[in-house]
Amino acid sequence: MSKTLVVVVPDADVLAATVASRLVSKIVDAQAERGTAGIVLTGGRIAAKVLRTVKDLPTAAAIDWSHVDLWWGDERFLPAGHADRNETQARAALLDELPLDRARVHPMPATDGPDGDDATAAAARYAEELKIGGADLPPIDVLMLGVGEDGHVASLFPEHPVLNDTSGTTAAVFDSPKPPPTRITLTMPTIQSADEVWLIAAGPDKTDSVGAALNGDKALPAAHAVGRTRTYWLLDQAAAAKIP
Ligand SMILES: O=C(O)[C@H](O)[C@@H](O)[C@H](O)[C@H](O)COP(=O)(O)O
Repeated sequence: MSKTLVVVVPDADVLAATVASRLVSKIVDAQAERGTAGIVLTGGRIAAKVLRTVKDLPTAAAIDWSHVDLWWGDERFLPAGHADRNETQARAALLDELPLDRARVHPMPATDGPDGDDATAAAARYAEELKIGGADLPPIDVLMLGVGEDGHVASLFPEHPVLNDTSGTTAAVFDSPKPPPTRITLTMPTIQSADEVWLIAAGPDKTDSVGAALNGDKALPAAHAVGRTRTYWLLDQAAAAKIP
């Protein structure tokens, strides 16, 4: 039975520090258990802050970075290295500094990749990559998600048809209400396959969406994002101001 836990801390700095240290512990624990850890990264400001904080944590030295698999929850479908790609931001915030195994870093395809600007083919390619361990999906210990002002998570937006797409593990998103219009995303069933889902939000612009999602407003994608064993809402006080 999945459990939902809400953690509220004073501000965005404390939130980044809290999430960063939880992430390090989670990776260390997963490696102690299986030798590897599978983490899904997210985009946005708070996520970048978390990654920058991990960089400075002394306890991160306990991680064997060569045995961490990194995936992305969604990507803005742009050329490789574009400053707006979630991948580019994660690399700049942390990944470029780590002794990662390149074969275990799994960015979503870019528009100058093998499928060019065919987002549907690129999403299908990522679905194939997710099958790396032989099953449809790899083990995911933690799947992190930023939460939009509109309650979106990954590139699953309210009232957008891809929100209800259960046909595959990934999907191309066209006509996204937030730029850029074309994106690639994990589908909601894929998000729900993670052992733990962490929804991370800071600031007053998140108060309404976080409050509504935790009140069970199913119109909001964030309300559907639950992990198999645990769902953590990791919030600062401003984002948590309207939680039940
Ligand atoms: O693909 C995107 O457009 C962003 O990655 C987006 O989904 C982000 O995760 C949330 O909007 C929260 O972002 P903030 O932490 O910056 O508010």
